[in-house]
Amino acid sequence: MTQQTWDAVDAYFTDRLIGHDPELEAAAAAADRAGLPHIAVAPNQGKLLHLLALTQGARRILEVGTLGGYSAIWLARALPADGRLITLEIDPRHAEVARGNLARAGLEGVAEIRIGPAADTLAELVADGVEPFDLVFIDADKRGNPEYFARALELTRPGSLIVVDNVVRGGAVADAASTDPAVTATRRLHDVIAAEPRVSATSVQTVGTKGYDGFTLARVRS
Ligand SMILES: C[S@@+](CC[C@H](N)C(=O)[O-])C[C@H]1O[C@@H](n2cnc3c(N)ncnc32)[C@H](O)[C@@H]1O
Repeated sequence: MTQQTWDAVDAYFTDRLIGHDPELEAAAAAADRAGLPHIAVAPNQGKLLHLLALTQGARRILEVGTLGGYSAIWLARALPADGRLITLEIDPRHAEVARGNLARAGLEGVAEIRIGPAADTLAELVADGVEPFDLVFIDADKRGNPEYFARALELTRPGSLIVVDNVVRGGAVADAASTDPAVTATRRLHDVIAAEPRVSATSVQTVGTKGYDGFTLARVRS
């Protein structure tokens, strides 16, 4: 199996199950025009996040890593009118693109972008004692994941779902000898999750237009 096959299969499923979506296509085009890197989730992955948020009955969603707001649009679309998405981004240029994309999608009323290092913003959210989030999507710098996960646990409730993207690291996650900081952080994250009695978790490898990768899902135990 090759990348070409994975692209064709993703295109087939996306065509059948998602189709033409002007707001998301405009968001991707605006991110392109602004020169943002091509590291947003794929359409079928965005839809998965959307369905997970709907299944959770999520009223409050936290995202770590906004980029141009592509996954934020998918997530925010699952919210009820009184729902809230807070998405954290370190790069003001990315946040600016995301703000425009969320506004074009009619989601500025439910989505809020907080600019700064996620570690600081997460600490502020904890200190503020905000209402717990029903779903957290972690998709920023991979070195920060152990800390982001720990904060996510402080910011959720029994029954909440925490999703972490890009956990496979090209297969290197299974390599205990790797010295790549993103890999060692990913392994540390899974040590933390494995030892954490408050969650039940699994990880799934994926292939598609994004290549070979995977997600970890952790549900906070009821
Ligand atoms: C993979 S992209 C997010 C993609 C987005 N979730 C999507 O699928 O549309 C990662 C984003 O995290 C941001 N980021 C990196 N380090 C960060 C940090 N320490 N705090 C907050 N955001 C950070 C990057 O600037 C980038 O925009």
